[in-house]
Amino acid sequence: MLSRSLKSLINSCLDDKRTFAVYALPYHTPACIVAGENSLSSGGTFFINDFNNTLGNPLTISGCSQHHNEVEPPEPYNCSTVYEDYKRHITDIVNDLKKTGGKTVYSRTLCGDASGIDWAEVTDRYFSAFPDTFRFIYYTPVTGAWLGASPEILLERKSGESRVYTMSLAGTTSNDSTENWDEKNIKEHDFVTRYITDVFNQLGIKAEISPAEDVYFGTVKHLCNRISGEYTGDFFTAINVLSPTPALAGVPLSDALEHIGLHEPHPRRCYGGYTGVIDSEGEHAYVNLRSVHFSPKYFCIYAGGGITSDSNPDDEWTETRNKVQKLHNIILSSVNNGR
Ligand SMILES: C=C(O[C@@H]1C=C(C(=O)O)C=C[C@H]1O)C(=O)O
Repeated sequence: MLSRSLKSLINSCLDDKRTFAVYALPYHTPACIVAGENSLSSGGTFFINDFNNTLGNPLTISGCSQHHNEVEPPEPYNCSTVYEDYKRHITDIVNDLKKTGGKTVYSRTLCGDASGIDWAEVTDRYFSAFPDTFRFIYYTPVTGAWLGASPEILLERKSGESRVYTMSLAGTTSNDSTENWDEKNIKEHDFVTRYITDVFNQLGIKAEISPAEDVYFGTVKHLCNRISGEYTGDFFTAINVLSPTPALAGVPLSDALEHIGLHEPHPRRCYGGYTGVIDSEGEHAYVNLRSVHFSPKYFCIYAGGGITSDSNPDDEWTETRNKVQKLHNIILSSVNNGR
């Protein structure tokens, strides 16, 4: 799927610590943007914000952006979550939620040694595995390098149109399940639909909610409602209010952020934030998930799931593994296939 020249561009940008992004919208061919290199860029502007919305309004990469490589990015977190710790934290969160109600999205990490990994090859295989997602690999000195394939639209508006589209995507089960969605997943999903509807109201958008559907991602599927409405205001104002939704944080938001701060030992950084592009087709923002933060030394995959008072740590552990199994396998099978 990636041409030879795009693969060599990815590896040379990573080697030279050059700010760049290679991305593909669902069912689109990959495009690239290299900071300061209009001739190598597809003409769009790529943007990034982290989970805590601290990268500004947001960080952008375009062919005419300045190229800085004097700043050293943070090294990826390098400690995989151990099941016993995970179980203890989830049990504490579940006990809190039994008293207060609500939902918290709890994440874990799968980390490893990155020496010998050919990241352009990993990108090629991961992009090919999930053609119906927004796929991205980028490097900036502020964020370091990230690779992901996101099924989750945060917000989209096509060029020349005044309608915005988003989705409430939450609730996970096996892709071959023929059973009806259970109460736990429906409850987890409804929190997201309600939150997005409230944020749309705050922005003066009348939310129109489509019937529920299943969205597939590898070996899992999610419960999804597509939500849209008329909005001619500033795109970034809207996404900064929306992010992070309860698909990545929880409700009430302040309680969920407190749980995350207290129970997750790792920094989320860009995981759970958003990334996207403004191009000739429109404005496209996706949630950064099913992703890995990497450097020449380490990689750190992030995977999370919504916890409610009904959650069971074993099931959550399996769910989070299933969400990133393909990415993990591709990375592990390319160790020692290095360039
Ligand atoms: C948090 C993640 O995924 C989110 C959480 C989901 C869930 O809890 O069921 C489903 C889809 C995503 O909105 C992740 O993949 O890391």
